[in-house]
Amino acid sequence: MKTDVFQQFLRRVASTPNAKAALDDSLHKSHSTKSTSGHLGPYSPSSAAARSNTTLGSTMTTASTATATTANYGHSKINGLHLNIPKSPNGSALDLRRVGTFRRTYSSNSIKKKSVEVSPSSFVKIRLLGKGDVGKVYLVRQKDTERLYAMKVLSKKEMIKRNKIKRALAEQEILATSNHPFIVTLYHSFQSEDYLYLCMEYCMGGEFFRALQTRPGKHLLEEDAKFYAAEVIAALEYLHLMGFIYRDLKPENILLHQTGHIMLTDFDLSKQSSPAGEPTIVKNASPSMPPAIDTKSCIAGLRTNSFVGTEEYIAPEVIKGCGHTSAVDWWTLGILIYEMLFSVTPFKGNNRNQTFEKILNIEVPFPDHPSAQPVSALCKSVIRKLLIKDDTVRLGSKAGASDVKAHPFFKTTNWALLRHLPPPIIPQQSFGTDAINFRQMHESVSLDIEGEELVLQKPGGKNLFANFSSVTLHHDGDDD
Ligand SMILES: Nc1ncnc2c1ncn2[C@@H]1O[C@H](COP(=O)(O)OP(=O)(O)OP(=O)(O)O)[C@@H](O)[C@H]1O
Repeated sequence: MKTDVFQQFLRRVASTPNAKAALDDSLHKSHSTKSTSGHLGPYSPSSAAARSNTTLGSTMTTASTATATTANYGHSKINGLHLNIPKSPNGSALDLRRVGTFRRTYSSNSIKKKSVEVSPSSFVKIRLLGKGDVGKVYLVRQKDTERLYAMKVLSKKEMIKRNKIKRALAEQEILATSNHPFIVTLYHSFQSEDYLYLCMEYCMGGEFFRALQTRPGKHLLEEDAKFYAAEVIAALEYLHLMGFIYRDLKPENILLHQTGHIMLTDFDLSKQSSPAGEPTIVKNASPSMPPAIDTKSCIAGLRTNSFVGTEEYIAPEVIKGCGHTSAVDWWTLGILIYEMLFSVTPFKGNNRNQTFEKILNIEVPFPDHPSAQPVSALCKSVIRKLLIKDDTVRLGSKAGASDVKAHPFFKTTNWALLRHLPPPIIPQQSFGTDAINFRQMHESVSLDIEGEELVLQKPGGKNLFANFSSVTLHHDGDDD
C-alpha cells in the first residue's frame, strides 16, 4: 500500500493523535506480507465443472432513472427487461460526478516502473489456461529466466469490434498500479501490431471456482468461507483505497496462488475514481477498538451507471440503472459468501429475468432442508447486511471495508496476519504444465507469441492503443 495516495494519507494521519492505531493494522499487514513470505512472485519450476459465466457489459443499455422510479413498486422496463422493482427512496439521485482523466504517477518504492524489457519473442507458450471474449490466457515461460507466467493476450481486432479498448486500458492501469498480496501481480505489459499482452504472475492453484467444485458438497465450512471472505475484504479494501471499484467479484475471478492464498484477477470491469479521494479516519463505536480507515471516502466521488457484472452477482442498483458506487462490491461479497457456503447463489432464477426479479424483490433465502449445512446466526447476519437492497444502508456503505471488518462475524479474524495463516485449500504442487483447477482447454498451442514483434509508439496515424503502457514492473522482493 505504498502508493502516493497512501503516503499522503500516512503524512496526514501522522499528525492526528488518535489515528496511529488505525494504521497499525494496515501497516503491519503491508509489511508482514512482504517480509517473511516475500511477495508472491512468479511461479518458477524450481521453487472441471462449468457454469454460465456471462459477464454483462455495455451491450445492454442503461436504464433511465425516470423509468426506474415511476412507481413505488411497479412494473418497469429496465435494460430491455420487464421487471417489478421497488421504488428507490433516492432513485432520482443520478450522481455522475465526473472529473478529468488522470494518470497515476509511480512514486512508490515497492513498484518500480521501467520501459519494457521484454517482447513477445521473449516467451514460449506452454498451454492455454483460460479464455475470455477478447483474449486468451496462456501459461508461458520466459526464455532467459525459465520463469513461468500467465500471459493474457488480447486481440486488438476483437477489442475494437466489441468496443472494449477502454476496459483493457483500465485493466492494465489497475494491475500496474496495484501491489497487494491478494491481487495478481503484473510484471510486463506490451503490445504488438495485433495484440496487447499482460504478463502476470502465474497462479498455479487455478480458479477458486474449480477448487470449490472439488469440495465435498461443493461448498466450504463456515470457518473456511470466513477465511476466504477475509482475504477478499482485504483486497477490496486496498482497491477502494486506491480509488477502484472492482465490480466483478465471483469465484471465477478468484485465483489460487500456489500457497493457497487468493489472488483477484480480471479487472476489465473495474472503474477508477480519478483522482482517488482522500482516505479519512472513522472512530469506532466501541472505545476498545482503534479508529479505522474509511475507504468509502476514497471513491465517494465515483458513481457510475454502466450495466456491468455477472448475472447472479449483480447488485439491485445496477439492475435499476440509477447509478452505483463501491457498495456494489459489498453486495457481491454477500453473494460470494453465500455461494461458498451453499454452493448456489441466493437469487438464481430459471432465466435472467427471473434472477433479476429475485435480486430486486426477495429477501435472501437460507436453505432449511436437512442436508443444508447449518450456519451461525452471525454468518447469516453478515450475509443479510451485505445483501441489503438499499445501497445507502448496506454494510460497507458508511466507511467501506472498516464497516465489514467490524461485523462480529469477523471478530475472530486476525486481519494483520491473514497472509500467514494456512489456507483451507492448498493446491497440489505441480510443475506448472499439469496445473490443476483449470478448465480443460482443447487447443493446440501455436507459437505465435514468438512470431509477433513488439510495437512501441507508431509515429503519426491514429493509434487506438497508444495509451496502453508498455512497461516492466519491478517489485520489492523480486530477486532480479
Ligand atoms: N494469473 C493467472 N494465473 C493462472 N491462470 C490465470 C491467470 N489469469 C487468468 N487465468 C486463467 O484464465 C482465465 C481467463 O482470465 P480472465 O478472466 O482474466 O480473462 P478475460 O479475457 O478477462 O475473461 P472475461 O471475458 O471473463 O473477462 C481465468 O479464469 C483463469 O482460468
